[in-house]
Amino acid sequence: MTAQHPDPAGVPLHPAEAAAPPSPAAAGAVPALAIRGLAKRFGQKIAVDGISLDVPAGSFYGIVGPNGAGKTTTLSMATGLLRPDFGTAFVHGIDVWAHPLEAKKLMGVLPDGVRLFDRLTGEQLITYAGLLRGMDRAVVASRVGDLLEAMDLTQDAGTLVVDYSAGMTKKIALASALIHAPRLLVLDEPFEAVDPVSAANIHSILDGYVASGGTVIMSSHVMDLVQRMCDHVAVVAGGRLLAAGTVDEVRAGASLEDRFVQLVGGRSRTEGLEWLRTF
Ligand SMILES: Nc1ncnc2c1ncn2[C@@H]1O[C@H](COP(=O)(O)OP(=O)(O)OP(=O)(O)O)[C@@H](O)[C@H]1O
Repeated sequence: MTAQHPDPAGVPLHPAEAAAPPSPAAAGAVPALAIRGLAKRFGQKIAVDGISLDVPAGSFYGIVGPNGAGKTTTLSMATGLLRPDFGTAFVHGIDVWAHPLEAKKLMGVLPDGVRLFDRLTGEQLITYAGLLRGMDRAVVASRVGDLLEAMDLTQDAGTLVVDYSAGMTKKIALASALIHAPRLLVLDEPFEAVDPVSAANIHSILDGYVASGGTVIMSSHVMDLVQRMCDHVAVVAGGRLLAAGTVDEVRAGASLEDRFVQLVGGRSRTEGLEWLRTF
């Protein structure tokens, strides 16, 4: 674990310093999410190697990186789903690991590889998410209808989630993350397997949410999507933060895709696959 080196944002990663809460005076405002020196090892594999990042409130923040970069591990630690080896995260100034209940009230999370209670119908699942949050039953019922409509799932409200397609499952999980109107949404690959019409709906829901002061953090592999939707982006590879800032700062005049390939080390070689052209 290299917890001592500075990251590109110049944030010292010594565990003691790294866990310092965000300073409102220094930053101008408390970030929606402040990640401080998060690190995680699985056996010999260092999945996240000391990541620190500020996500400004009201931003639409993309997290991009190649497969195995550490995005899911970082977001899981930042949202209280996976205990870090080092570091912590603050949601609107509240330490996720010291005060998990308070922090989780402010968050809606769409985790990767969601394991849902799939023997419930779609309608029951969203209702359950709302009741778990301690919401009033009547409010839950009216929001469930709105969310099913927005996700184009009204006709499948009574179908068991186990019988949903991958995209429908993603949408019902997203609806469950929205039911309590959180201040911060953390979405791991929200558009994966989602059809273009539903994606456009979700895009417009998220745009409206950010316009009214909410914050969205989403991981994605689709650079074009991130460039179009997000105002900020962080590039992660090998468990480290390679770049972070506004999309324009990070792409520095190039397309985000070209900049991404440049930052993470170029395209992998394709020699050795000549046999693939021998049919
Ligand atoms: N539970 C686990 N046990 C062992 N290794 C893990 C575990 N979770 C993640 N890893 C490893 O940690 C590294 C980072 O994985 P992670 O899922 O965070 O990457 P990612 O950036 O989200 O990748 P992808 O874009 O492919 O979803 C990978 O090498 C992965 O194999």
